[in-house]
Formats: sequence, structure tokens, C-alpha cells
Amino acid sequence: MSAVTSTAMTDDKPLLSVEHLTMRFGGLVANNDVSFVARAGEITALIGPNGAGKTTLFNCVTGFYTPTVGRLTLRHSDGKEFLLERMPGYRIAQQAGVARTFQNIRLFGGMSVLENLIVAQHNKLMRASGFAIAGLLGLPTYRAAENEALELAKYWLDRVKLTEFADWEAGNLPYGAQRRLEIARAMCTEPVLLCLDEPAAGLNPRESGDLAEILTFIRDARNPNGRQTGVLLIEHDMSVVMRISDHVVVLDYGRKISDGDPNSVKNDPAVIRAYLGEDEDADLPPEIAADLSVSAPAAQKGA
Ligand SMILES: Nc1ncnc2c1ncn2[C@@H]1O[C@H](COP(=O)(O)OP(=O)(O)OP(=O)(O)O)[C@@H](O)[C@H]1O
Repeated sequence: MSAVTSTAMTDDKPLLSVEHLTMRFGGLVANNDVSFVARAGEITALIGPNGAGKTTLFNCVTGFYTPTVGRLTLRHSDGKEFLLERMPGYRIAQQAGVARTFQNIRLFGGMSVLENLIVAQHNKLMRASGFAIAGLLGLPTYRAAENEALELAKYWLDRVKLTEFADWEAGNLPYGAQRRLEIARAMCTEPVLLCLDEPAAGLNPRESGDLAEILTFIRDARNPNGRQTGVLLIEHDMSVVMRISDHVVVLDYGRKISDGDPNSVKNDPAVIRAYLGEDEDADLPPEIAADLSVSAPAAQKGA
């Protein structure tokens, strides 16, 4: 099958395959023989109590850590494969097309909202500038690339409802808007895999609703360049997870304890036990209880 015709619709191979991932820090096993797949055009949520190993797994996928054991394969729709565990982080971002956001917001606070989205396209612009020459001379190829970068920035500004804030300093945006800008910035790199680490943290219910809308848009739409993006989502807000995820993977103490669609996962006794701990008579936080269909309300393990 040619590169052009090989799309996610016809190719049932997963976008990301995590196989037997183990990550040790000395004696601590943060990820223990974890395997699962994430598909293009789907939202795969990674959930589990605090300390379960979710961020560590993200750090392995994005090249911040080199796994102790395991294979992480990313497949583009044209059939090209990348073994992420062998690649440095900058190549995972640039060549494999993996973008991420962090638990704590990492914007360029002193730059404008629009500038944050242009800077995200730095690699593309550097290539178009012939690493400065064409840019300095103002050659048409570079000007075309600059216009394209601006159009893409405007496209994502509009999608995350920040057009009217384009000239604001990013650091002065309200918190929820900064979270949306981070997602727009990641999307300006035109990723095939978008990894979001707790994007709903600190958002109010209206903002969480807006976030859910943005994430389903990203899942369902193709980027302006025709690529489809798969989303890997770490999230504690179960109302967001259960509403928008196609597939949920649950970790506990570094191991995968459940994997399936939201309904099967929320009714899985192993998941309920992980959130309740050994004492099944204990109370869950009301929002988790509601979303896991458990009657009782208290402490999330380790929270
Ligand atoms: N660089 C590191 N060095 C040593 N231990 C680490 C390191 N990174 C993570 N850990 C440990 O690995 C375990 C898993 O941590 P991780 O941050 O992946 O969990 P998590 O599921 O993302 O938790 P949370 O939901 O609280 O963010 C924890 O015990 C943590 O202390």
C-alpha cells in the first residue's frame, strides 16, 4: 500500500504500542511490565491513583526517560515506524511527531499568546529559512512558510477560543485560558500523538467542559496538513475521562490493572478496589464515586 493511501481508516495497526514497559528508579519500580495500545483518532486515557506511574510512562514515551525494559513503537499512517525508547526527546518531538503538555503550565509567560504559537513552529521555520539564509534575505519560500505558520497559529487560536487574546502576554491570561493555550501550542507542531498530563487540573466545571470539547475536536478532526492525531490523556477528573475517552488504561502501583472502554473499566472490581484501597467500606470522593458508579463518597488512595 502506498504512503498516500495508507491512512488510519484503512490501517488497523495502532498509533502507539507500549510493550512490556518497565521503568525502575533504583529499587522503585514506577512502571512494571505495562503493555497497551493507543490508536489514531481516539482518546486513550491513562488513569490511576497518585503515584501509579502515569507521568513516568509519559516521560518514557516522550524521551525524558529511557525505559529500563520495553518497546515503545509509534507508527505513522504511511507505515513509518519509530522505536521511541531508542530516540532522544528532541527527535521524538520533531521526527516522530509526539507533543506533550505538563502538569504545571510551561508557557513563555512574557511573550504574547500568538508568539507562543509561532515559536512552537520554530523547527519548521528554521528548515524553511535554510537555517537563517533564506530568512535573512526574505526569500519567497521563507515568507510563504512564515505565512503558513501564522495561519496555523490563528487556526488553533480560534479552536481554543483565544483569538481575542492574541496580543496578551501569555502569563497574564486566566489559568483556564493558559491551559487551552498550551494545547494550541502543542497542536501547532502538528503532532500525530498528543500527550496531555492532567489538562483539567484546576479548571472549573465550565472550563472542563470547554476542554472536553477541544479534545474531542482534536480527536475527530484532521489537522490542516491532513494528519489525524491520537490523544493520550492523564487525568484525575473522572467526569472528563468517562465522557470523552474511547479507551481507558488503569495503572496501580506501576502495573496495568484494567484496559478497555470507559464502561467496562468503571465497573471493573480491580479498578474500584484500586481507588478504595483494601478497605472496600471506605468512602470514595463523590465525583469519583459517581463516575465509577460506586455508591459511597472519601479519600482517594494516596491523595
Ligand atoms: N525521577 C524519579 N526518581 C525517582 N523516583 C521517581 C522519579 N519519577 C517518579 N518517581 C516515582 O515513581 C512513582 C510513580 O510516579 P509518577 O509521577 O509516575 O506517578 P503518577 O501516577 O503520575 O502520580 P500523580 O497522579 O500523583 O501525578 C512514584 O513513587 C514516584 O515517586
